[in-house]
Parts: sequence; structure tokens; C-alpha cells
Amino acid sequence: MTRSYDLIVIGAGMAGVAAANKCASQGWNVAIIDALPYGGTCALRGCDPKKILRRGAEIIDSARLMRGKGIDEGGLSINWADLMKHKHGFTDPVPQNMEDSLTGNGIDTLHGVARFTDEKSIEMDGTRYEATHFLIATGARPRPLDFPGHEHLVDSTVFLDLELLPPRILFVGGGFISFEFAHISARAGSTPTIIDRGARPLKGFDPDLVELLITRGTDAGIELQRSTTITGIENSESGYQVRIERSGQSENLEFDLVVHGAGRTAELAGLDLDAAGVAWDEHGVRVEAHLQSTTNRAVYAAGDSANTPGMPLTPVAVFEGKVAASNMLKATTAVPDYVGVPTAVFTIPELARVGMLEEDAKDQGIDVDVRYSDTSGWYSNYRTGETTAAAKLLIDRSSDRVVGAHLLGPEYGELINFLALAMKLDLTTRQLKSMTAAYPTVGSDLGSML
Ligand SMILES: Cc1cc2nc3c(=O)[nH]c(=O)nc-3n(C[C@H](O)[C@H](O)[C@H](O)COP(=O)(O)OP(=O)(O)OC[C@H]3O[C@@H](n4cnc5c(N)ncnc54)[C@H](O)[C@@H]3O)c2cc1C
Ligand SMILES: NC(=O)c1ccc[n+]([C@@H]2O[C@H](COP(=O)([O-])OP(=O)(O)OC[C@H]3O[C@@H](n4cnc5c(N)ncnc54)[C@H](O)[C@@H]3O)[C@@H](O)[C@H]2O)c1
Repeated sequence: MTRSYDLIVIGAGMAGVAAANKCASQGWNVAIIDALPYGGTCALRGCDPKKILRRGAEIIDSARLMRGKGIDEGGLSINWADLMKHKHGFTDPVPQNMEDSLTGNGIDTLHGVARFTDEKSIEMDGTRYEATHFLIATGARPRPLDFPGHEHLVDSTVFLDLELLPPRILFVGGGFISFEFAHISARAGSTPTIIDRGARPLKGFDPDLVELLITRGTDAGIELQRSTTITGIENSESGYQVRIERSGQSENLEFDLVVHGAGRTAELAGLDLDAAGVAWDEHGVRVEAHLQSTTNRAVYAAGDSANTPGMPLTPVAVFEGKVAASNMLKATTAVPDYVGVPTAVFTIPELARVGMLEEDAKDQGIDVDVRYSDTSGWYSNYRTGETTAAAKLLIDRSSDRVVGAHLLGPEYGELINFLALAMKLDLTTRQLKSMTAAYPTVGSDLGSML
């Protein structure tokens, strides 16, 4: 039996669902497939559950910052099992709600692993499906590691579902996942260690602010080892024995849990893209700027599984999914606009960025005015007792426009959105400063940062 559609979307995460809904709303006959319960990484195994767990950590940290300032935090602690229940209260209903919403929009929701059989058809559980268009929106998975004992690592999905948080946790890799999880674990009573092979963790963020964050993390009980190579992991009765090498010296460390935070790669295994003549590499499906496969005109890709200039982030997956849908519907070649996409690492406090790093602006020959403020003593941070906060804004002197903004501080993951908007709308700092913010809010600090 063969079933035919205008569009088959593979992957019911952010990118896939955005595209499926848009095409169905224009009258297309659409099917969407997922191998796992509907919802994708962000809602079920990423952004949303992570930030629910972080809420517990924020409360502990906020109380500690107010020690001796009117808050007696003695006895305050995270009950991990209850916090997990709180997380499940959000995540558990997602798959059914999402599927109901898709079917309500007239979309066929299918379950299983999709595999291409030729340029315009796939096979799933013995049924053949053909379509005039396909969207590959299959997301990403942890990058395979090759040191002996790598199989002992658990991934971010397992960490976000732990029934108990063990005392000694190693996070392999010094990126988003390790920093965010280490900041949660430290406030939940564990002793986290992050090992990064490079000298500069969180490489995509401003190095001066990253160093401040690392010091703040050390004070919270997080150990960071840089320029360190893991040469092997073994399981023993007392825990995981991790062999490391740094500056030619070897050492053995012992942990109760070892977590993968060493990068992610496009999830394309099992799709048999070669059967469909779809070119791909570890960064994803090779696409033109308008998200159509470079080698199979029936296929588009969006989100983490597409090799695009966009970062592997939820908002990027959503707008790429919409742009791909629009191009499929209208046979156009519109290109996603990646200007002014902000990103935040949800450590405590959070680290945020939009636009260029200082080094990139200088490499590009832009005459930048670097406006750096240590905001730790400012009213907003005094109020909460936060000791570590700073802003670095990069302004193009010739145009008076923000070309990069880097923030570290409580609620700065919200503040970065103003700067992202300024970049998107091409506002001058003069225009931005003309905004009146409610007072006292973190937003009202922006004028002084500028
Ligand atoms: C721990 C963690 C925390 C994160 N936190 C943030 C954050 O705070 N903010 C942010 O912006 N981003 C965050 N991200 C990144 C964000 O989650 C992703 O960029 C986003 O979810 C990508 O969406 P997507 O639609 O491309 O893929 P996904 O949401 O991953 O969806 C892909 C879907 O495809 C399915 N699939 C794969 N292969 C097949 C197949 N062959 N057949 C059928 N189905 C298949 C999968 O089961 C999956 O459901 C985080 C990621 C992780 C791992
Ligand atoms: N807040 C957010 O938006 C958020 C949160 C989590 C994840 N994400 C997304 O998920 C992606 C993956 O996150 P991630 O933290 O796994 O990767 P990452 O790319 O942020 O960081 C990986 C780090 O691991 C290091 N590394 C790689 N191999 C190593 C090894 N063998 N030993 C030691 N260190 C090693 C790298 O040098 C790098 O510093 C991110 O790029 C991000 O786009 C976003």
C-alpha cells in the first residue's frame, strides 16, 4: 500500500511542527512522522525541562546571596524527586497535546523511523509513503566520542530524567550543556566537575565574561579543568575511574556519573539519505540558503538537522521551519534572516550574547567602541546580592549601531532581547536610549550600559 501527500515532515520537534502547521493551513495534505513521542528536544529533553530544574537552583542561589541580608536560608534545600515531578507536570502532557493540535489542523500524525527508499518516497513499518515535498527536521544527537569507555557516558536526556542526583558528577565538554547542568547540580548538593579539552570553554561567548562566570561557578562549588584530555573511563565498584591527561601528566579521578556535554551532531542516521540522493555531512543536510537540498529538489531541511549558518537553537529551528514551508508553498527562494538571534547559557547568573564577539568585529575591521560596565555594584544587583555581573556592548562608531552585545547577570537573558531587537530593527544606540523603561527593572539599566 502507498500513501501520498503534498508534504511529509520527518521529525515532530520545533522545526517540523512549525512547517507542518504552516503548510496544512494553506490546504496542503500533510503527514508528520516521529520515532519518539511528539514534542522534540526542546519541550521534552532540552530547554523547557532544563529551565524547570534550574528554577530550584535559582531559589537556592538567591537565598544564599541574601545570607546576612534578611534571609536565613539554613535548611533550605532541593528535593530532587519533587523537582522532577514538577518537571514531569510540564513534559508529560506535551506529546498528546501536540499530537491533538496537529490532527486538529488536519495533519496525519505517524509514528516510527522514516527511511528514504528513493527520491520521492519513504518506507516506515512496511508502508510506503510518497510526497511531492519532504522536510527533514530530525534534530541532533550527542557527538560520538572515541576514547575507551565512552559508552559509560549518559546524555543530556538521561540527566534531565535522573531520579536521584549522585554526589560526584563529571561533565565532559565545556559548552552549554555542561555549564547549565553543573550550575543546577552544584545548587542541588552535588559536586560537579567540568572537563574541557580546550583552553577556552564556552568559546562562542565573550571570554572576559566567561572568566567571570567561571570564578562565580568555582565559588558555587564547580570545578573546571581546561586543556585536559580524557584518555579512558572504566566502571568500578566505587564509581567511574576517569583517566585524564594535562600538560603531559596523567591522573585518575573518580565519579558517580559521567555526562556527555561534548557537542551535538545532526541526527541523520537511519534516514538512508543516499537512497534519496540527498547530500549531507556531520553538520546536517546540505541545503541552499533557502533550505532546499542541494541535490534533491523535493527535499528541504530545517533546524538542527540542516547545515545552515543558524545556531542549533530553538528559535532558529522555528523560523527555519517556517521559511522552508513558505518556500515549498510558493516555490520561492526566501532566505532565513539570522541577524540579531540572541542566545543565553542558563547558568546562575546567566550569560548572553547577540551579534559579534569583540575579536570578530576587530578581525572584520569594524571601528568598535567597546562599552564595558562592571554592573555588580549597580542597584539591580545590589538588591539581589549578586556579586558577579557585567556588560560589554560593541558599538560601530561610524553607524552608531550595536554590532555585538555580551551580558552576564541575573535576568540578563531577558535584557539581551532588547539588544537583539535593536539589531534586528537596525536601531541606532541613540534611538535605543530614547526608550523609557519601567523603573526599577533590569531593562532600565540598559541606558547606563549604552
Ligand atoms: C539539554 C539541551 C538543552 C537545550 N536548551 C536550549 C535552550 O535553552 N534554548 C535554545 O534555544 N535551545 C536549546 N537547546 C537546543 C534546542 O533544543 C534545539 O536546537 C531544538 O530543539 C532543535 O529543534 P529541531 O526541530 O531541529 O529538532 P528536535 O526538536 O530535536 O526534533 C527532531 C525530532 O526528529 C525525530 N527523529 C529523528 N530521526 C528520525 C527518523 N529517522 N524518523 C522519525 N523521526 C525522527 C526525533 O525523535 C525528534 O523528536 C537545547 C538542547 C539540549 C540538548
Ligand atoms: N541554552 C541553550 O541555548 C542551549 C543549552 C544546551 C544546548 N544547546 C545547544 O546544544 C548544542 C550542544 O551543546 P553541548 O554543550 O553538547 O556542546 P557545545 O558545542 O556547546 O560544547 C562542547 C564543548 O565540548 C568540548 N569537547 C568536545 N569534545 C571533548 C572531549 N572529548 N573532551 C573534553 N571536551 C570536549 C568542546 O571543546 C566544547 O567546549 C549547543 O551548541 C547548543 O546550540 C543550547
